[in-house]
Amino acid sequence: MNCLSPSILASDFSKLGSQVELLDRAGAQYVHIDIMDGMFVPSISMGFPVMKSIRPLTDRIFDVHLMIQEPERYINEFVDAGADLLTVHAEACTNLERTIQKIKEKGIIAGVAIKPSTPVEQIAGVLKEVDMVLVMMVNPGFGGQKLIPGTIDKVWELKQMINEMGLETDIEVDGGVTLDNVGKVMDAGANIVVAGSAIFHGDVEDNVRQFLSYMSE
Ligand SMILES: O=C(CO)[C@H](O)[C@H](O)COP(=O)(O)O
Ligand SMILES: [Co+2]
Repeated sequence: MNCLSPSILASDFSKLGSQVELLDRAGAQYVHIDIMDGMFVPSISMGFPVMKSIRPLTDRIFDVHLMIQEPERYINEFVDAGADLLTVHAEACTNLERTIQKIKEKGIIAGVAIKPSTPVEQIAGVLKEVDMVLVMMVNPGFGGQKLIPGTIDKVWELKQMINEMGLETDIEVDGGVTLDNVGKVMDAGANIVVAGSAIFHGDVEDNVRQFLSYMSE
């Protein structure tokens, strides 16, 4: 199934609650929550209290993208804060298999993410264990960047790998996705689309609806 996951990193934090409600009303299936620790990536974004405060506002899937070093340390806390899907970076884990196992033991959806410079082969060993692979289309750390064209080839490559292994793993693309390039990334094999700036500039509801109608074609 194709799903839209608007990234609240690009939202107006002074009215975060009503913006989350808008996403829900417009039909976005997921809410993408970017967690940054100032170590794995240079910036610091938000944490448990923010997640907990918006959790009662929607039943949509909380798609939590952990851009933090050694995420294994915080899995229990993110699940308690309302995560339905936890994605960890392959580059951030000393023991990726164990980290994924820990997420699955909590009974939620498990994802693994790779940066633009990380080859898809690096996650071949855990592909059978995860429900989703997040392919970064920009270097993680900031919203509002331009999609790096070479990353689309990685999505094709990953899709081929998934098919060859007989899996049905979801592919999420994150970073620089707009209405102009979403067709290309979906043709390459992505079925979960993160969009931040493209959703939160202008009319949020209208932007969500435009993405959704494009994605259902
Ligand atoms: O993970 C991220 C940044 O590291 C964000 O999810 C991503 O940048 C989305 O924002 P935009 O659509 O504005 O690029
Ligand atoms: Co993200």
